[in-house]
Amino acid sequence: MSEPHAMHLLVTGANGQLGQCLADQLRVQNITHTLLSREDADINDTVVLEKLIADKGITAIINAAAYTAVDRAESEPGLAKRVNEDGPLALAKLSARFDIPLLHVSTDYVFDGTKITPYEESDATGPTGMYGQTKLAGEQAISRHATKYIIMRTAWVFSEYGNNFFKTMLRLAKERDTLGVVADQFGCPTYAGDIAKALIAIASQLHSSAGGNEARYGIYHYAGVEAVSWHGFAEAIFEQAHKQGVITRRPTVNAIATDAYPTPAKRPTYSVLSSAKLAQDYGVPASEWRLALEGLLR
Ligand SMILES: NC(=O)C1=CN([C@@H]2O[C@H](COP(=O)(O)OP(=O)(O)OC[C@H]3O[C@@H](n4cnc5c(N)ncnc54)[C@H](OP(=O)(O)O)[C@@H]3O)[C@@H](O)[C@H]2O)C=CC1
Ligand SMILES: Cc1cn([C@H]2C[C@H](O)[C@@H](COP(=O)(O)OP(=O)(O)O[C@H]3O[C@@H](C)C(=O)[C@@H](O)[C@H]3O)O2)c(=O)[nH]c1=O
Repeated sequence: MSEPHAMHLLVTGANGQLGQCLADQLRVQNITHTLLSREDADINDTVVLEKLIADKGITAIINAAAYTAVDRAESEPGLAKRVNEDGPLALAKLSARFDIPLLHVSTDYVFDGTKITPYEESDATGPTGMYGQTKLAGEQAISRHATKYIIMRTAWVFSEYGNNFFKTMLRLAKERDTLGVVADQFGCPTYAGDIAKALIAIASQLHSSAGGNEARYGIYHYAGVEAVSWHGFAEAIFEQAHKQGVITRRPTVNAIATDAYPTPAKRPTYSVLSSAKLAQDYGVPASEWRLALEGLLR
């Protein structure tokens, strides 16, 4: 029997929030990888990607590239579609052509938010805005064109990198004494470093069971263990930041209704994700976001 290829992961969107966490983790775990930022190659550039996959002997693709500006997507639907739907479609075709797994990242915003218990992978989708709509179309393109795929839906991602709610709150705490934050939208904050670890764990397990019937493909949810409102998340951030001396005084955070904070895109009222299936199939526990928050601020 011939030796299987050593694992070599291709990461797209390498300069994004999750992309940078993936780069850190791959380095720490000493896993062979190639990082691709938008400057290196657009995910729609099939010719460049095809050559790269062949030349480097890529064994799996992790797609962390996306259009993530939720409000701006309402006025730039074409651009959002190009990155969130056409890009994943191009990657799915490459996954099929080279017979390598595609690990793609999607969002809780594919749901309409009308449930009152955690969303499972089999629940009906119904995005409330363009961002969610284009992300859902990307999921559908992948499931139509690839067979070896993992679609990991995550939520409310925060980290030391890029733009995210955690960093916005820390900035606002330095600028203002009082903030209004919506208290009637619920979800699961997720640390991007934990998502990176989860994706790498899945890629490794798929690699070691390559071709075997152990491989479990399809849609998985991966998010924080505990659900909160954006207001609750803001309070948790300020509590830790104050405790660790990152901010000298805690701003007053008023709990407001969604109507009191008008935005171009409508967001789901409840997009809590159950991460149980991933824990069961891959042994990856949900993100302990409060611990991650503490670590980040320390
Ligand atoms: N952030 C969040 O709260 C959540 C994110 N997700 C999903 O997680 C994934 C990672 O998100 P996150 O890291 O936060 O996103 P970021 O916006 O931080 O990173 C996305 C990266 O993709 C790059 N990119 C955009 N268009 C292209 C393109 N056409 N070709 C190649 N690269 C491109 C961007 O480059 P540039 O900077 O130059 O635009 C950016 O570096 C995404 O799939 C997102 O939908 C899911 C739930 C929550
Ligand atoms: C900054 C701010 C926001 N908000 C509200 C607006 C909104 O309802 C909620 C979150 O605001 P943001 O715009 O920062 O977060 P948003 O861009 O909606 O975050 C989403 O990003 C995409 C990429 C995802 O996939 C989602 O899982 C989710 O993380 O908080 C306040 O109420 N007060 C504030 O001061």
